[in-house]
Amino acid sequence: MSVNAVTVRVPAKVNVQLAVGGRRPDGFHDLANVFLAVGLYDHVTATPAQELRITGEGPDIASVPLDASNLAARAAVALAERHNITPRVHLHIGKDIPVAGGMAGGSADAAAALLACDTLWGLGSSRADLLAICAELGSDVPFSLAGGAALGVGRGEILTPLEVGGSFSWVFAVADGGLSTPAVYRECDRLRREQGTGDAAGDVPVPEADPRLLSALRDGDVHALAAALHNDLQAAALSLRPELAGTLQAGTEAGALAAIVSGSGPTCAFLAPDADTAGKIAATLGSSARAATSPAPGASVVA
Ligand SMILES: C[C@](O)(CO)[C@H](O)COP(=O)(O)OP(=O)(O)OC[C@H]1O[C@@H](n2ccc(N)nc2=O)[C@H](O)[C@@H]1O
Ligand SMILES: Nc1ncnc2c1ncn2[C@@H]1O[C@H](COP(=O)(O)OP(=O)(O)OP(=O)(O)O)[C@@H](O)[C@H]1O
Repeated sequence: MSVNAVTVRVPAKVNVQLAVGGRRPDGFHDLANVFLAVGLYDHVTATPAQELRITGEGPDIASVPLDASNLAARAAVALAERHNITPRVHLHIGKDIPVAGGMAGGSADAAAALLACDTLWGLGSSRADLLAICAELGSDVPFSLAGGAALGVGRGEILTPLEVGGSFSWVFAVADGGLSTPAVYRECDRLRREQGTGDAAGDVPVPEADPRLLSALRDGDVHALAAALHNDLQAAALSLRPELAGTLQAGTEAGALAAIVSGSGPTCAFLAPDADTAGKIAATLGSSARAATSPAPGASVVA
């Protein structure tokens, strides 16, 4: 039986620890990146078409390029090339993850498109093959496929799944206008040079996962997790967008146990003691705030 349409649901992420090492000769930074998937989702639907076509819908869709540069399109092309076929597919992106918000929205769409096309084209790729293509597409893409919680090392693409012993309630304050991920890494390097520590591998300690954070996840202990949240890119994001300091403070005053910039920002993430408090924090922060729980499952076929 041939398949006519495949829809994949894929989660956003927050980095509960982002330890950034020195700049490598290839321009990337070695990381100890503890990813947690959160229940804000994009949907990507793949249907047969004459040629590769991308459409989308959602509040932020105007800032997403609906052409060959779209990460979902690049994923379809990469999969087709690997199998020597032409990517005759229409990909429709239902976008709910903030764009350029540090929540891996583009990476999510790439992982979703890969799984949707693999299913539509009946390729039956192994998990390892899909993860290898994900890693070529971007550092965050393997985690978008995997979901749950994981430690990412290398540039973030080499994953070890982590155990999570409970569910955590979050609020995300989405800022107006995104931040460019390369610009935030560059600012992190600039601040390190300014502080005299240097920015190259060798100048900066090798990044390592914090054992207290890993036990907090394993135990489902929200207070211990709040105490261990850390993002080495936060200073750089605040340097580029100083007004985020006020957002972090507002969420803390509204009842969050801890506040952190999500990845490269500018979305701010607030860890709440429970779902009720998360709802109250979101209401206090206003219409740009979204409550969600973690961990969430990775990319999966829903229709
Ligand atoms: C900030 C994070 O979202 C945290 O999870 C990621 O590190 C960014 O992952 P991503 O958006 O998938 O990034 P990529 O598409 O792989 O790389 C975009 C750019 O970000 C910078 N980059 C990314 C990952 C990394 N480990 N070191 C870097 O310096 C590089 O300038 C790179 O050219
Ligand atoms: N499918 C896509 N969805 C969103 N952005 C895309 C997509 N494809 C390409 N882009 C481009 O990628 C840029 C980064 O968007 P994205 O939403 O992935 O940022 P991000 O969440 O900050 O990423 P990360 O957290 O992985 O660093 C956008 O400005 C947009 O131009």
